[in-house]
Amino acid sequence: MSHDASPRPMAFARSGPLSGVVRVPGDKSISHRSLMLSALAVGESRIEGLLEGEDVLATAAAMRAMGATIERGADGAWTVSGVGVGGLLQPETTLDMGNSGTSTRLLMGLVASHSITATFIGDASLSRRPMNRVIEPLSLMGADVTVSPGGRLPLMLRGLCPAVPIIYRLPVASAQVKSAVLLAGLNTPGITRVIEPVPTRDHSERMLKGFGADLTVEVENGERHIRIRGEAELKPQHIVVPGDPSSAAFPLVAALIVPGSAVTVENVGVNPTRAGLYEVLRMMGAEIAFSNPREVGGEPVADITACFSTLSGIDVPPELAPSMIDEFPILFVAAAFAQGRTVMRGLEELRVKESDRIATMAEGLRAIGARVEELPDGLIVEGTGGEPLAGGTTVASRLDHRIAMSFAVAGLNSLAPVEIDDMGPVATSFPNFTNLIEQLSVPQS
Ligand SMILES: O=C(O)C1=C[C@@H](OP(=O)(O)O)[C@@H](O)[C@H](O)C1
Ligand SMILES: C=C(OP(=O)(O)O)C(=O)O
Repeated sequence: MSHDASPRPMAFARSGPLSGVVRVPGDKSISHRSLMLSALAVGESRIEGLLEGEDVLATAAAMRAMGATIERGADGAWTVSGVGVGGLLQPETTLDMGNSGTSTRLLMGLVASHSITATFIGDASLSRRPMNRVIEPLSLMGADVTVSPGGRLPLMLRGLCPAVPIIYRLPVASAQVKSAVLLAGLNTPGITRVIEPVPTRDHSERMLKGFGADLTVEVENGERHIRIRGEAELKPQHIVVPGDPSSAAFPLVAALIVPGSAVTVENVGVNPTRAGLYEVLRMMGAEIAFSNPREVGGEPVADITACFSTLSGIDVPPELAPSMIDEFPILFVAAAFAQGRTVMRGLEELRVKESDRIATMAEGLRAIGARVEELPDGLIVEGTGGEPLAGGTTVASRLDHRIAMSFAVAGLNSLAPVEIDDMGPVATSFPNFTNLIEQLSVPQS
């Protein structure tokens, strides 16, 4: 896993126009869930377009350790033979979650309602991230958790079967916490209910229904009430994973900030709970078009084209944050090239991602010549009005793939190259990122 590898520094230099039609790897959130639910179905599921990144491979390894058979076919499709809900086996080894918060928190949910005990470990980044947000509801359901100080990994979780169904109102807008409770509810008698005051990505709800779980979503007084009936039997599925909108954001923002560019990313998931970035970029004046809209495996998909645009700073509506939570680092970069100031607030969750994404981006952006003001819950960026940044220095990616890719994109319109101290983390979500950018870009002589 990435935490054992030595750093891989790489410099990104000013580029000529970016152009081309590309695809990005499969959606990370959907890939994790497709492995987990297939592993709990009775029979063989087939998954096409699975993201073969380190985070998803950590999920695959954990599901294998708990009894599922998971194989990659010669055609690139994956097959999973599930153990059935309630059938997870005691893992013989610790579960190494690498850099992946989603793997950790969702798998804790699965283990919580089985009579098994699992020990979760992770890399230095994951070991700093808060786990109490899932420990709290899972303990109410009966799980017994021994955790490191501050609610961090390593932790040991002993599940309870039968677990206790709960009604849980999310105190933080987190799809991972929501999903952990719903997945625990899958093997819990009766109805487990999650109340979501602020909507977050709904891939778990869509896919659980697709696998045949009895799950309903109702909006009551502006809050989403999600009810799942437990002790479900899941039927195996054929899943086609769409391209990841969070990965597509990097080549598309690169096209917006590098003069003369036009880039199309085909087959991108455009689920409204994930598409906030594209809405915000349009508000900033970006030329972005969705074409060929269609539905793939219960998820909306489109081809997205972005052309170089004169961007204007805006106040980003904080209520859009959950639908673009992983896209703020690259939005900060877009804002650094806009005319005027962009104000982004309501982003305290960014401080507990793979790195403190507000602090890491503020530090790196300043180092390459951008004008930024760090706020406790966000960032104010004063843009260049389209002029290149200075670049010419090394920035730290801090075990955070999205930071590494954001600064790589900034380098494409900087006077002197931007060196990223470690591009290794990119392998967690977008292993072919550098090749794809090279394919699109024409170096300036
Ligand atoms: O459920 C998911 O797949 C994810 C939820 C989000 O995390 P939070 O639930 O912590 O907001 C997001 O940042 C992460 O990349 C993936
Ligand atoms: C926050 C992220 O992932 P995770 O929480 O799964 O580590 C991300 O991919 O940006």
